[in-house]
Amino acid sequence: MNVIGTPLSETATRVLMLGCGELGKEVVIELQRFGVEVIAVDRYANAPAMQVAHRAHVIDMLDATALQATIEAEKPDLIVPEIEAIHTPTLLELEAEGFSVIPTARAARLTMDREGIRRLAAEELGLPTSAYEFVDSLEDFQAAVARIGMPCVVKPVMSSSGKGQSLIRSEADVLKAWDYAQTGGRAGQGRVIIEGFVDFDYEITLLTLRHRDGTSFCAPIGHTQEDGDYRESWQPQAMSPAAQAAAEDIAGRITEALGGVGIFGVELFVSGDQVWFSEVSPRPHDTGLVTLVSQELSQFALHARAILGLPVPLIRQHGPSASCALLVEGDQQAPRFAGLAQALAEPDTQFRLFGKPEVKGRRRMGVALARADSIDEARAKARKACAAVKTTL
Ligand SMILES: Nc1ncnc2c1ncn2[C@@H]1O[C@H](COP(=O)(O)OP(=O)(O)OP(=O)(O)O)[C@@H](O)[C@H]1O
Ligand SMILES: NCC(=O)N[C@@H]1O[C@H](COP(=O)([O-])[O-])[C@@H](O)[C@H]1O
Ligand SMILES: [Mg+2]
Repeated sequence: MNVIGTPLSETATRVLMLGCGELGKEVVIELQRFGVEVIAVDRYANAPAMQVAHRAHVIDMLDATALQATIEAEKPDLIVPEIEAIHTPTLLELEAEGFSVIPTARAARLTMDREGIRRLAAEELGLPTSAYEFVDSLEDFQAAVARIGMPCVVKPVMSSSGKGQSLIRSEADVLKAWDYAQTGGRAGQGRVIIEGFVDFDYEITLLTLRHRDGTSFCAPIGHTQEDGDYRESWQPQAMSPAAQAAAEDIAGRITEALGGVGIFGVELFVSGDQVWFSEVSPRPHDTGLVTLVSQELSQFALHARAILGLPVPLIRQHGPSASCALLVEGDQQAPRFAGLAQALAEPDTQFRLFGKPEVKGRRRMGVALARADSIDEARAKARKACAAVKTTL
């Protein structure tokens, strides 16, 4: 796109975001900086990205009719998925009619559930992955667990941030894991993946940018996960040259197979020089929130540039940086947050509050970001800043 129009006019360049969480919010801010008109869509009102968009629609994005009607009414230049739980067959149809989906409707379809992307990666591309099986019934589940062996990891096929995910260590966990996978996903009951447990040394997200001039990699991001959800991330993660080369090879191949332009979060497990493919988001990644301080162009700015067809001649990294997710637990409407002054007391520290309207259970509500002279110091700083912020009455 070499020409960008004027928002809220006939000439506007219009982007429709499907999913409006914290990741979408930062993408919208970057698009706003280019004068793009942004329409935000999600399943609930006042979602973070809606608060910074030109207008918003609240629909069930898994409902084909509602999704199609919204897109046809808005006629966006670009449709930008931000979450996996979208009725992607509708995106395929609309793309065939001439709409543009980022990165492609097929990529959104394949990554909407774990089966499409796992079969592409392991069976078509031959990338190394954990052992895996997909099942629909408790009976098949028990048989698959026996075949794969324990420990193994169980996940609903459509879920993210660890929702519905658990680890089976012994026979006593089997029924619990099934029940949790049936109730905890983003799309209700259904199919489940059982994965052999990969005993990795560390795991990374390799942010991979497909843009008009080719493919570029960000420095590897290391992270910790608890209950399948990210807690801390840092950049750069030190890797052996062989592991880094293998990681870039896998990321290059999977993103090439998905096609289109934009940022991809390629999740990889690493043991020594060996690298396994885990999954990929064809959109910004939660662990990539660290790039808000670690790079001159964050993953959100990179996504905006790439999808608008603009060049990215260089991805400048600013040195050891870390993020720490603020998780809030309980049942709260319109929470208030205290402690931001303490959190921001140290130099090279930032905080984002996402502005989500409520918490039910456990929800990521903000993130602390820090830069320092080493990864250990950056992580300690981000953790400290995060711990300073608490919800209050
Ligand atoms: N097969 C496995 N072996 C070992 N650890 C695993 C395996 N699968 C998942 N994990 C652990 O659980 C984490 C979350 O898994 P996964 O990325 O598949 O879930 P998710 O719900 O898609 O999370 P997100 O949306 O945040 O990426 C991984 O980052 C890893 O730490
Ligand atoms: N791992 C994927 C991820 O982090 N996605 C981010 O979380 C939001 C949903 O948050 P919510 O569940 O609190 O509404 C999504 O919209 C996206 O920004
Ligand atoms: Mg993941």
